[in-house]
Amino acid sequence: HSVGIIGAPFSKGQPRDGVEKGPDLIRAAGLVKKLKAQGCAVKDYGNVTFEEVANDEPIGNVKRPRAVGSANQRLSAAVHAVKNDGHTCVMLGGDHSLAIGSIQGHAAAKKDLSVVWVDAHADINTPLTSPTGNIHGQPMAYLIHELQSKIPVLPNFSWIKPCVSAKDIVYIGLRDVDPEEHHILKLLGIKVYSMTEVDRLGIAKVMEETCDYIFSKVKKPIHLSYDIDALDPSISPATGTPVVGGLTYREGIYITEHICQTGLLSAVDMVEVNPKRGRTEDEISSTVSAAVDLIRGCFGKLREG
Ligand SMILES: N[C@](CCCC[B-](O)(O)O)(CCN1CCCCC1)C(=O)O
Ligand SMILES: [Mn+2]
Ligand SMILES: [Mn+2]
Repeated sequence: HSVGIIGAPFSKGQPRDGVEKGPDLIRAAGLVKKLKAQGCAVKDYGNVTFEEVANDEPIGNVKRPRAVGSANQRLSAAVHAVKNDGHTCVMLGGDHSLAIGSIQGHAAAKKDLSVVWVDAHADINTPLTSPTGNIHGQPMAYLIHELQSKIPVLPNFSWIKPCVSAKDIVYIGLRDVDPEEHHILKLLGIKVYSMTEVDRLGIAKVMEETCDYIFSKVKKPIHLSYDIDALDPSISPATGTPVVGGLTYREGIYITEHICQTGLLSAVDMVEVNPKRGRTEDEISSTVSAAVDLIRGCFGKLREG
């Protein structure tokens, strides 16, 4: 595996400080060394620098649109470059609004993508449906062809081109979906494995069905967008929007092991690690090491040795 790492120390898709510390915390936990130790070629491209945006007043129900739009435009260019260098891209967040730039940059290099979104949340609110106005709850809405009629013009968002079809998306781990999001998921017929399906089918069957579903048509490169809050808060408490009843550590790792063996993983986001949301050092290190282990599972680390 050839891995290109990008840090995106960005927090303005949501209101809580600290999530911008994620990239350097994950690096400090030894991600590069550990990936190299398991036989990966690794290039760390460093952190994307983001411009300061003044007077970033909300527009309708969208908070800090100018900062989020600008940051994602820069991230998109960085991800595109990593893909053009031939690596599988690992984007370390930062909040989940960064999936806008990550998926845009990936699609610029790879055209047709399938997206596996592992998260407690669907992150598919439109500006008109969002209950909070926080863009980390909206990224998918800006990316999906079928939702473009619902997206108003926003400053610094005009560069975004919808690049994902509803039929090429699979969600895993959902357990806190807003009513309007649920309506959108149903309307678009998007494939969802909520925690109910994880309980009913077991994670092995969920992953088998996920791969059958995304490979049923032509095989597309996979963009895995992993929100650390998909895991149960007993494993990853240091995050902005924890929700009880999440994936076990083992289920979380099984997902990455299974995606790795498809041989189609082309980009990974690991987002929403926020040290300021951990009450103890142990809570922070548990969250960070889970993030590192999940990324290692994406690149061939097997529990069997
Ligand atoms: N759906 C929420 C949460 C988004 C989480 C973003 B992620 O996944 O990147 O962490 C709102 C959640 N909901 C609001 C009403 C009260 C219950 C929680 C939103 O703000 O849109
Ligand atoms: Mn989430
Ligand atoms: Mn998310």
